[in-house]
Amino acid sequence: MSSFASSIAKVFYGTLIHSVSVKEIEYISNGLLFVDVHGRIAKIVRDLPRDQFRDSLDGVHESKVVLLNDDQFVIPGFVDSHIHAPQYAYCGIGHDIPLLEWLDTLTFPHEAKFKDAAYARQVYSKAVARSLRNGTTSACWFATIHLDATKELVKVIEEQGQRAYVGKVNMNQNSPDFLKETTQSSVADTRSFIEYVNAINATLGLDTKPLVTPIITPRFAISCTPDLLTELGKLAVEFDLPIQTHLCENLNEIDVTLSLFPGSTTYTSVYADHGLLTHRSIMAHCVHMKDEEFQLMKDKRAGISHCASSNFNIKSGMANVRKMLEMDLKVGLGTDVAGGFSSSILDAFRTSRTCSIARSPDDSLLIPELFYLATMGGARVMELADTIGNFEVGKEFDAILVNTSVRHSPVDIFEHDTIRTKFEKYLFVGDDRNNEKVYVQGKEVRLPDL
Ligand SMILES: O=c1[nH]c(=O)c2nc[nH]c2[nH]1
Repeated sequence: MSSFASSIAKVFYGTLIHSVSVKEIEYISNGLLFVDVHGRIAKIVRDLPRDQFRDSLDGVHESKVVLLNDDQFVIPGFVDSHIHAPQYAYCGIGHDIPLLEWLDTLTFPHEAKFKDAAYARQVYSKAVARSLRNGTTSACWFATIHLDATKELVKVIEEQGQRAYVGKVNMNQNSPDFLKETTQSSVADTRSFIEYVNAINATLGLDTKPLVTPIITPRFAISCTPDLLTELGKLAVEFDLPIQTHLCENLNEIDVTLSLFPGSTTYTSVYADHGLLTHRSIMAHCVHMKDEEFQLMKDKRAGISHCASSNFNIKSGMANVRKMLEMDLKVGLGTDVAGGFSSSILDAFRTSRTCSIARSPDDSLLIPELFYLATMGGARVMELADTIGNFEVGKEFDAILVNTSVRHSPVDIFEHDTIRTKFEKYLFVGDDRNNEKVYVQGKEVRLPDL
């Protein structure tokens, strides 16, 4: 066997669909995609007739080939750039209350329960399983302030095999006593958490790229004192880490923030002034941004997670994604469970479309743009565009094998359907039942029954 053939773990033959730019989806029909033993895409061959693809296997044994039928296609896995793991336990309830009241009455009392790591495992096991079932191969998770429970989230993600950024949340002011840290304990626990994840990653072989990365996670400026924000900015530099938080979600939140940080000119500059706005920052929402704030995001190369469902549910407003794209800001989609009621990026795709039409019907987001946001856009926001997001040789194979003709799925296929209409039906009508297989770093994820 040639060295190429022995380096290959899996080959897909059939239709491959991915974004090649924000404006363009490529439909590769009769494609052959080789995944190597490290989970990387080793080679892609286009337009090979069905009766000839075997001649192009380059010595790879046919038993390694996943042969797709006409109702199946492979797409890149979805990226959820903003989701709260503990809030999965009450996903779907409590909508209709604006942000700050929603945090006080529903979210904070619930998150306090995560001082119990066993309870955390119970909720996190389901939250991660549901996210994977929905085809999310990469996610940026908020946990809670609790160190042990956040470690539990890491364990669950490692067991289930998702690519993830995981953040222990920081809160040391304007938070109830039952969910409040001191500056010192918040920094110390964050450091312990980072060291915990880094120690796990250090045990992996040199050939294996870690799937889980710690992420600095001040809840939002309101819940952190300036000295805590400064210390978190220093930790991000010391360990070279990404950062996630909330920004300009709700008008009331912006007023409160500016009153707490009179030395900063805008909400966005609060984070910049404390070393928390970098090319690795992921800012959720960005609904009510001044032009200078967008410009600051651009100057710092920070990313945005657009969370349309949450923005409707808890009445925050409608973000201007068209403007973000025109400025070439990095933007992806977030489900924002449980402000959002669904951990499916397909739902985020649809709600983002509704949001853009409601904002500006003549200039709304088009399908290629939305699909890009769901995949490549999210990869850029996570600063992983060299690793995931579409099918390019050298990237890691994170993907969904979609089947549009599964019994009991919501998609119905007719004779007149083409691969393009099947894909579009999946985007607008499909759900997790159509996600026949999910792959992360080339490995098929065991999708649990839920
Ligand atoms: O949608 C949101 N969910 C949250 O949990 C949160 N905390 C601060 N700001 C927030 N926004």
